[in-house]
Amino acid sequence: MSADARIEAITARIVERSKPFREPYLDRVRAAVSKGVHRSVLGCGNLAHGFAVCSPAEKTALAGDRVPNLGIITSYNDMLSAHQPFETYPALIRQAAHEAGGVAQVAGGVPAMCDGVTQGQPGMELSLFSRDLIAMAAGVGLSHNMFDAIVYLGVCDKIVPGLTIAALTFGHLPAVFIPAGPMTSGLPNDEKARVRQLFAEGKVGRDELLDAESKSYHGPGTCTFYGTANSNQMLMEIMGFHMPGASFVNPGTPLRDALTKEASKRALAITAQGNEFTPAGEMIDERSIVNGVVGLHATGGSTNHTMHLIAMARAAGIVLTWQDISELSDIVPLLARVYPNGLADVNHFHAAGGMGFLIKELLKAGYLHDDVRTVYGQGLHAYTIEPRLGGDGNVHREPAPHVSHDPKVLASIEHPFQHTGGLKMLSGNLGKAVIKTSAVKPERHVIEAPAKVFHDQAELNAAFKAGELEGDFIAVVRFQGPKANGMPELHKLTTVLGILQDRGQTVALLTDGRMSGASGKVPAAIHVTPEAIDGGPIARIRDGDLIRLDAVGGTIDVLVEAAAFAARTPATADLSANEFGMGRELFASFRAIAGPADQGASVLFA
Ligand SMILES: O=C(O)[C@H](O)[C@@H](O)[C@H](O)[C@H](O)COP(=O)(O)O
Ligand code: SF4
Repeated sequence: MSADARIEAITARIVERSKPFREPYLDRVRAAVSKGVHRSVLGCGNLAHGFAVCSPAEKTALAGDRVPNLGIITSYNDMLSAHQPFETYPALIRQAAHEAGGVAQVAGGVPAMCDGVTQGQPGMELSLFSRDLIAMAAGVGLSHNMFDAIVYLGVCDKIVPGLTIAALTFGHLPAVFIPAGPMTSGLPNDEKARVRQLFAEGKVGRDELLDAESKSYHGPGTCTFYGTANSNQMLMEIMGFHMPGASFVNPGTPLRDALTKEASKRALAITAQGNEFTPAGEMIDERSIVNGVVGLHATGGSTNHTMHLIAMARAAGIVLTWQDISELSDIVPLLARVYPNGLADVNHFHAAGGMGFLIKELLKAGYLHDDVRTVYGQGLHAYTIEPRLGGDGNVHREPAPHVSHDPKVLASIEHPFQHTGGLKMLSGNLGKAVIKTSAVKPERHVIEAPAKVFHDQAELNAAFKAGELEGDFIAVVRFQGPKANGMPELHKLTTVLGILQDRGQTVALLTDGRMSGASGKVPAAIHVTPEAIDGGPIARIRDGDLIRLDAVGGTIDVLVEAAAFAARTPATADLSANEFGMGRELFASFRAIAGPADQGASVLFA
């Protein structure tokens, strides 16, 4: 079934806009592919170094270019609960490769930051930049030029976007993403948030808070809210980088291991040495990117992907804009209610029918391009399945359920939770911004209130503790953009603003910084561009200015006479404390050259 005409039109517009970048990109990919097995251009010395620790049989096979060599890029560390399971994956992948008559080697590792550990801490100011650093680090591993296909082991926020940028930069190679799966359900996310608010109000102590947090984040796997990490899994599946059904199977289960082995064998099957060659740079095209945006809207995905997906697409010469994302938001309905967009978690989503049911419903209505290439073959309809462990220990796939197993978590296309998507773009005399509407009650989609201006989140928290945050207001937290301090997530503000909102105050947030994909119920216009340090209008706002945030009309304005507002001298901020400490001194060049949020806030692309 072809896609909805409006979706087709937006896709065609992206194709046209991208031509100056996409055509040279594809020329480079095809030129690289034409060189054949890249290992064959290495000299004997290079090759000897490259397979020094392989077995004699593997050396003979690799030297003769007779068998494919699978590169592994891993982001394993013990800091991220979602990445800790990757410790054992290389051995499993090597075993699968051997069974498939190939070889597998870890090409390199990449850093991975846990935004939960750094949330509200100085380290968070490295978080966004770590995405591009991950792409660069993966490039270092791949530059050994020993490989015929790559498997990427990554899950969380900046890691999958960084790895995708690398995979598309090395677009002449097939790329299969292998996830680790979600943590099993613990203390529900809304109960965790409730205890946080009680702690912030001094009603419970640190012991009770740590107990609640530890019952929520309690073991291996991705945190169970629908934040950036789980949005990543959705994207990798709907864009065709995952094997069908791979996203939300828990770690440490036989099915998880079977999916990992299957993905490894599939990667070896789609190299140039086989009959289904699927280089990543050809597999991913404008339709794949549009499918990713559609998935974001349909699931209420992370606001961070209004930057990451733009940078990911750009790595393949595809120019995606906030306008494209906004127009798709007006077309695509919201079909999932997973925290913060509801009370369920990703395990409930998966049990209700998961990605297979979601893709089936969206394809049925023409909201997705079915005619796309994936690591599994041609056509997205192959992903309308549920994975099962067969008696033979392999993955078997059954058709996705005809109806959702839990319509309160996963809705049918006929009865969506919202007729528009979860992400909305705003524009007005304050520039451009993003808001996640799927997590905000409709009565809070339009807010008009006076500004209270802060230059960092600590100032706002101090004002809360001093009882100064009375009445209705829009908190303007500025000098939080990529060039100012690396554009940290300000997710800790959700607790304080949530308390005030629960008390009946009308509050909202306006910032050139970011929020977590897990941020929710308080209306927040984020990623304001141009940022304050670039002299953006946000720098001219003064305490008491009336601001109007309209997520229905898609506008963000300060209600001050235009000439008077323009005549104001922009505020400045002392950011010297953000230049040193916790490694921030290492990222001065990134702050200096980072692009604007609406172009992905990247240091990699002009
Ligand atoms: O974008 C995201 O999804 C967030 O960065 C998320 O990965 C982060 O870890 C949150 O901070 C977790 O939520 P809490 O901070 O509420 O635990
Ligand atoms: S989802 Fe966020 S908090 Fe959880 S492991 Fe990943 S980065 Fe850390």
